[in-house]
Amino acid sequence: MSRKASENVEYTLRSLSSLMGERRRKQQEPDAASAAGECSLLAAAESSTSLQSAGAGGGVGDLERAARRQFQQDETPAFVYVVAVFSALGGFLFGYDTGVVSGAMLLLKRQLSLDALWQELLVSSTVGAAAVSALAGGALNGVFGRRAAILLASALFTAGSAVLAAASNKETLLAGRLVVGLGIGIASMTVPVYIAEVSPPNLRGRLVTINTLFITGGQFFASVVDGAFSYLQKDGWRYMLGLAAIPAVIQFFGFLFLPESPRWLIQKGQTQKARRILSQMRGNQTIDEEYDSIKNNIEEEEKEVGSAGPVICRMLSYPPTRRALIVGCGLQMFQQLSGINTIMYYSATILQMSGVEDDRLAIWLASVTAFTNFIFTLAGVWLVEKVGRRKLTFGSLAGTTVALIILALGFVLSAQVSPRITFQPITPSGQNATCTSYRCENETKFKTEDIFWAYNFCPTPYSWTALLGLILYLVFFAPGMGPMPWTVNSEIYPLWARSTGNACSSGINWIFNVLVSLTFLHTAEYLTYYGAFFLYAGFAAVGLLFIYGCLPETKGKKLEEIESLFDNRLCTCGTSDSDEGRYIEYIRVKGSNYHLSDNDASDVE
Ligand SMILES: O[C@H]1[C@H](O)[C@@H](O)[C@H](O)[C@@H](O)[C@H]1O
Repeated sequence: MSRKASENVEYTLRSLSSLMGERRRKQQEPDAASAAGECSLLAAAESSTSLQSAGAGGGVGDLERAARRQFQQDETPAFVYVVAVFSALGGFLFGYDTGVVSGAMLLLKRQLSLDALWQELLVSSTVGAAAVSALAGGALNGVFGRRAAILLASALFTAGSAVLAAASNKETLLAGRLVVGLGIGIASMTVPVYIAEVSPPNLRGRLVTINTLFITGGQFFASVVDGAFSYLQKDGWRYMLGLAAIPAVIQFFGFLFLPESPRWLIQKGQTQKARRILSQMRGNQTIDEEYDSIKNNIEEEEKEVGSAGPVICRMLSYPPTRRALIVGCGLQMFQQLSGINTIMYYSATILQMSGVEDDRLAIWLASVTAFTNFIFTLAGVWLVEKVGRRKLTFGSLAGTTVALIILALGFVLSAQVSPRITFQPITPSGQNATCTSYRCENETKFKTEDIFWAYNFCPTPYSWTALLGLILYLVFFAPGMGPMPWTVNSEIYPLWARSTGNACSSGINWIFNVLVSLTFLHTAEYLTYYGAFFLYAGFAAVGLLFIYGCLPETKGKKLEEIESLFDNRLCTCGTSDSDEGRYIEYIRVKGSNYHLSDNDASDVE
């Protein structure tokens, strides 16, 4: 469908060789040439003149130079960045609210005497609510638009944070955590879609990846706030949980002034408004081709897929969207199955295993973990438009798999040389400790008089292996597997299926997030720690095959062109893109197809 569309669209500019062919034909058939229109750049009046003359009289070199000049003049207005950053505050809140709770819980459980069930409820209710609202967010986005969904999410974040800060009992806390979770779910599925829809194709990957940078930034900020307020034993948690209201209010008021996605507006028939917003977003570039392309695409899709029945049914019965959905959901599932959130959550334990004895120091070091995740996501922002989504995701997951194996080996070695327990494991409170074998296993360590109590871990000469695994894990995971599932999902569905596709894949992300984090302790109990990490390494290895076989490259393509990547059988997705590896810059030459490539001469016939 969109392949057909792109063939019909005169300005879908594919290759320098096709331009050459076109020019040759025009020279041979002057009438046909004039019928097809002058070879002219339509992007900006002055430079189109220079390109026309280059195209008419000059050589290919002149033509290419003129086109290159044109590109350099096409600046993306700062407005697009402002819009992206305000939207990504949703990502920041996602990261902050999921990250802050572990520190808050340390204080809360003492102050409100929370039992294990309530602690569990307060942590996982948010993730559960996020799963539900991410799934429901598809309909919300489709009917009311991206802007309304983001406004609702920031209102929920604000209300939830206020309730949490003022809570006087655990029931109110639970209500606040549920409200915040609803906000997280909506933001997680809407923000990437919105950013992708307002971005120019050459910056789309980078701008959407900024959202994940904000997620990990939020997690890092939360860990610092946790560290700082952990000294405030009474009510420190109120500040931890309540502070999220500040970015939420900023986002809410910002979005009162920011525009709706032009693509959603075109779909709803509000074409004048859409044109106005699109030209605001594109600065000195003409918007005609982009506008026409979106519009044609919507019309074609409606003809081909129809508009009857629920979107999810249409998606499942139409092969390209079905394949895209499998790829999108698969990526999100493997992101969570590779264990990122257990790594983040249990990093303090891993650090303690490596010999850090002080609890508070471990909390601060956990913020070093969060910082590593954040900084290496920044590398992803840079790499996504350089190496592309496919290579970045594959390389990242390959490194993650190796890191998981090293991490598991670290636990194996530590277990093997772990000192024998020489003292009957009775805690100072008189209860039986959880050490079940001649291994020291657990999460806290404390010293009473001259006895070292150790649960679930014992520092050994090999503990550094686990630390190395932890660091390598984050270095590899953060630039690719962290952001790419969100970025790719924002691009692979056609407009009619975009909200629903993202709702499903985000829902899958949250569902697997809950499953993996809730089962980690049990898995570690039955399979041991190293067993658990070997298991995640196994999932990651399967994920590698999946990415290799199914993930196409979407870099540099217009959103309207991407659907055609899913025209073929699923397992050929990875190889269907003949342009992979080349950096493509599209320009518009009326009547012909033309792209500039870095491998200049090699592209010319
Ligand atoms: O992409 C994000 C990011 O990698 C976070 O660090 C992680 O906690 C989330 O679960 C994930 O979706």
